[in-house]
This record gives sequence, structure tokens and C-alpha cells, in this order.
Amino acid sequence: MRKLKDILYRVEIKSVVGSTDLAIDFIAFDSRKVKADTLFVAQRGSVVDGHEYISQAIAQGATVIVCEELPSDIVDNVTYVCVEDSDLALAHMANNFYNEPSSKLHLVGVTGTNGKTTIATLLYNLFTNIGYKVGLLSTVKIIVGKKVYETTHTTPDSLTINYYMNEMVAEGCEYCFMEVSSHGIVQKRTDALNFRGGIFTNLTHDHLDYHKTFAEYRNAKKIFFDQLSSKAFAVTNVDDKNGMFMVQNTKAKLITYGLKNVSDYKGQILESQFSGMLMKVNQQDVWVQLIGAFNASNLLAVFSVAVELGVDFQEALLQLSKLTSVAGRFQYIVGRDNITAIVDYAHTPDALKNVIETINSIRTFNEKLITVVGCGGNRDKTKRPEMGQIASELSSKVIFTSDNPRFEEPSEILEQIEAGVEPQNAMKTIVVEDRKQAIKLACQQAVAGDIILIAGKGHETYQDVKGVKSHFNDLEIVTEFLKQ
Ligand SMILES: CC(=O)N[C@H]1[C@@H](OP(=O)(O)OP(=O)(O)OC[C@H]2O[C@@H](n3ccc(=O)[nH]c3=O)[C@H](O)[C@@H]2O)O[C@H](CO)[C@@H](O)[C@@H]1O[C@H](C)C(=O)N[C@@H](C)C(=O)N[C@H](CCC(=O)O)C(=O)O
Ligand SMILES: Nc1ncnc2c1ncn2[C@@H]1O[C@H](COP(=O)(O)OP(=O)(O)OP(=O)(O)O)[C@@H](O)[C@H]1O
Ligand SMILES: N[C@H](CCC[C@H](N)C(=O)O)C(=O)O
Ligand SMILES: [Mg+2]
Repeated sequence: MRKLKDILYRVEIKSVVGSTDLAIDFIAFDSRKVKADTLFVAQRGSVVDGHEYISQAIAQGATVIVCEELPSDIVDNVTYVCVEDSDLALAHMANNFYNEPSSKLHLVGVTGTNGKTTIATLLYNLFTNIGYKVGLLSTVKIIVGKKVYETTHTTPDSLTINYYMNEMVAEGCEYCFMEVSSHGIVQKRTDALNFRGGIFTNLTHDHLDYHKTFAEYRNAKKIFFDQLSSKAFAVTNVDDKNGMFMVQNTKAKLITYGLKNVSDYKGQILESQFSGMLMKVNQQDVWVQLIGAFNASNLLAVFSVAVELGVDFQEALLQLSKLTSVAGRFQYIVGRDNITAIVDYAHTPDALKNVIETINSIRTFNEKLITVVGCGGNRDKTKRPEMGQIASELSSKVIFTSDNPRFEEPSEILEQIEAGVEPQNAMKTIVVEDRKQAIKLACQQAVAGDIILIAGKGHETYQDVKGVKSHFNDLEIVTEFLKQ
């Protein structure tokens, strides 16, 4: 149990009504979760304003209200703390409530459009393989040492983040790797955390439903590097045109990586096949078990962070070669007639292009590529025609299908994807709305040696239709259809 006055440390307060010498058992920003002796934080959201739920929170037992504007009806025996910014206040209070857990960990955050899960997970695996206890906060799962928890967000809210980091400290974890999404940065979910380092992967088209313009999206990512301290390091990808922009105002020590441009950690792909590639990293050759230029870039980021965190250069190189692909990221099986099926989380135009180009650089002329892909509902609509164009231009055949339609009409999403298909590629495409049937058709059409790419859902275990999530996993389904 903590005292309110301790929890308010570093919070920018405008005014206080009532006593701050109160014990706080619980913090909540959702009135539905309030119980006795809760501190309720009213946040202005994208759908509703949390200030409208203040009376409900008090009725359920809240004794402290943190808000940006005092309500007109002040209730006796309730303390009101009026703050400049509720999101930022929540970040500081969560950090204080759990005794600043991020300061007791070597915390590294990964941001960028693609590659966050891959890099954070590979870093978790690398440090675990060396023998450290490690924590991970990722899109796929949250891990504390060896304990695995389900997650709903790439970057959870600040209370959840600090809750798990506190558990990491209690479990004896020394390192923590986490994904930092642009939504997370804008909503200040990661403010008040003590980052030892930050990594920038790349910036391409995504989330323009939320950020409205590419410049706004780019600026959101940059805030993360602006906030790093002078004791931290900032690792950036110099092959990305926004790589140097991200770090231009950072106080952190700058470290660069790249495959094309001059950098501190320079990589080169010497040889590639499905099972891996031979890479050169700062003049040393290493065989790695992942493929594609994008993964070479991800591995360079992992390698530079490992070295920066004190792992010996040769040891880091050896560990790099032990890393295997992350769930749902270029995960493949070989089924009947030597047909290869690849499940990949490519859900942006850039990711889709990279994955298909990687496959095309390896497959022979006789081997067809059949791509099954769709786009999520209630998400950035502008990426739909781009993904339709890329898939149809670069594959031998394409089956457009559903990917979490959410509250949109699947047929309308599919029409928007098809709108991007150029006339000369139209013959290669077909629409099969039901994803299972689409995968089945791909398996029926594939002949010996062909490659099937199922893109967009990766590790996901559900299909979200009108808010109902039914079990669905691309890998399970394709494995069944391709049985020997
Ligand atoms: C658009 C968005 O990011 N929304 C997030 C945001 O919710 P919101 O602003 O919509 O909240 P709201 O519904 O308007 O409610 C406002 C406030 O009133 C409170 N409230 C609301 C109702 C009620 O009865 N009582 C009550 O107190 C809410 O708890 C909230 O504090 O804050 C919530 C709490 O932190 C998040 O759960 C929620 O994520 C939603 C579910 C979501 O889908 N987010 C996605 C887009 C997201 O964040 N994605 C990124 C990854 C993107 C990537 O791949 O890069 C992520 O980091 O996961
Ligand atoms: N460095 C990279 N550059 C471009 N594409 C990449 C890169 N790394 C991975 N990808 C592609 O993007 C997909 C998603 O990768 P990953 O899950 O690592 O990204 P993410 O940034 O965590 O995505 P999300 O924002 O959904 O959490 C992969 O399945 C792959 O197709
Ligand atoms: N983090 C991304 C994941 C998209 C994955 C795709 N399968 C979808 O549901 O759109 C998002 O929430 O936009
Ligand atoms: Mg991710």
C-alpha cells in the first residue's frame, strides 16, 4: 500500500482539493474496474471522455480522482488532484506505485513500423540463451523470466507495463526488451520509464487512420528518442531515410547500423537459402538462421544492442547464429509434394513487399508463389490498394481474403484491396472471403515445389468479426491442408 503523496512524485499538479495523506490500494483509469480505495484517473480518450465517469468511479469506491478539470460537484471525503495531463500523470503514478521498476532493469525499447516484435524477441532469446533472466513486452506475449502471459497490445498502458516490470524485478530479471508503438508514445504509455537504450527500425506506411499524416506519425516516433537520457544509447538504421531524423535531437549516445550505408555495425548478405543466410558483420562471417534483407537488418540491430550492453563481440556473433525465427514471422513448413507454406505477419505494404521479394529471390523460375492476403478492418484504409498492387504484381497467383474484418463489411475491404490491382495483373487474382477456404484453395492449386505465402496474421490465434474473436491460426490450417 502506498501513500497518495508519494505516488504524486513528479506529477505536474494544477490544484488539489482534499488530503494527500491517504493510502492507495489500487489505481484504475477505467471506472468499471474501480473498487474500494482506488485512485481513478480520468483520461480523455478517442471514443469517450473519462471525466464523464468520475461519479461512477466514486460510487464504486474511488477515494482519489486525478483529472484535468475539476467536476462541478465536489464530493466530501474524496481527494481531487487536478493535473496538466492525465496520461502523463498516469505514467508517473504507475512508475511510483510500483517503485520505479524500470530503473532496476536494463530496459531497451524498439520502435519503427516493422521489425519491433522480431528484434525485441530475438534480444530476449539471445540474452536468455547466454543465461540471464530476461523480460519481454511484445505484440505476441509478455514474458517474465520463463512465465508467459497473454497480451492485447503491442505497448500496453503504463499501469500494465509497470506491473509486469515490477514482477520482472521480483523474479530477478536483469534485462527487459519492449516494443514501443506510435500509439503508445502519443498516449504517453512509455513516459516515465527509464530506458537504457532505444532502437529505430524503419518507417513506412501504417496507422494513418490514427495519426492522419505521415509527418505526424514520424514525429510521434521521434519523441521516443528525444526523451532518451544522456546515459542511454540510441541505435538507428541508417538505411532508412528517416533513420537520422529520428535521432537528430537525442541526448543519447548514437549508434548506427545498416546494410547499405556507412555505419558502426555494417552488414552484408553473402549467400541466401530458405534455411538461412551467410552474413558479414563488421568483417566477420556468420551463418544465421533467418532470411531476407529485412532480417539481416533486424539481426544487425540485435547484434549492436548486445555488444552495447556488454556482450563480447565474438560471443555476440556466436549467439546471433543460434537465433531462430520468431512465431508467425517467416515461419514455414514443408508439406506434400515439397510444397512450402510460409506464414508471415506482413500487414503493411512494405512488409509484404519485403517478404515476397525475399521469397522471389530464392525460388526458381518453375516454382510458383501463391499469396493469400487480406487487410484488417477498422484500420488504415489507405494501405489496402497498395497491398493489393504489391501482392498481385510480385506473386504468380493471389487469393485476397479476410483478415480481422472487425466492424467493417469484408466485401468492402476486399473491393478496396482489389482497386489497387493493375489491369495486367487482374488475371492472377481471385477473391475468397472466407480465410479458411482461401487457404484451402491455395493448397489445392499448389503443385510440386510451389510456395504458398499466407500473410497478415502471423502468430494470431483468432479472426475478429464484429467484436467476436473465433479461434483461427494460419499455420494450423495450412499444416492440416498440406498433410502428406
Ligand atoms: C485508439 C487507441 O489506441 N485506443 C486506446 C485508448 O483508448 P481510447 O482512447 O479509445 O479510450 P476511450 O474508450 O475513448 O475511453 C477514454 C477513457 O475513459 C475510460 N472509460 C471508458 C468507458 C467507461 O465505461 N469508463 C471509463 O472509465 C477509459 O478507460 C479511458 O481511460 O486507451 C486504452 C487504454 O490504454 C487502450 O486500450 C485503447 O487501445 C485500443 C483498444 C486499441 O485498439 N488500440 C490499438 C490501435 C493500439 O494501441 N495499437 C498499438 C499497436 C499498433 C502497432 O501495431 O504499431 C499497440 O500498442 O497495441
Ligand atoms: N526490419 C524490417 N523491415 C521491414 N519489414 C520487416 C522487418 N522486420 C520484419 N518485417 C516484416 O514485418 C512483419 C511484422 O514484423 P514484426 O512483427 O517484427 O513487426 P512489428 O513492428 O512488431 O509489427 P506491429 O506493429 O504489428 O507490432 C514481419 O512478418 C515481416 O514480414
Ligand atoms: N498491430 C497491428 C496489427 C495488424 C494485424 C492484422 N492482422 C490486422 O488485424 O489488421 C494493428 O493493430 O494494426
Ligand atoms: Mg509487434
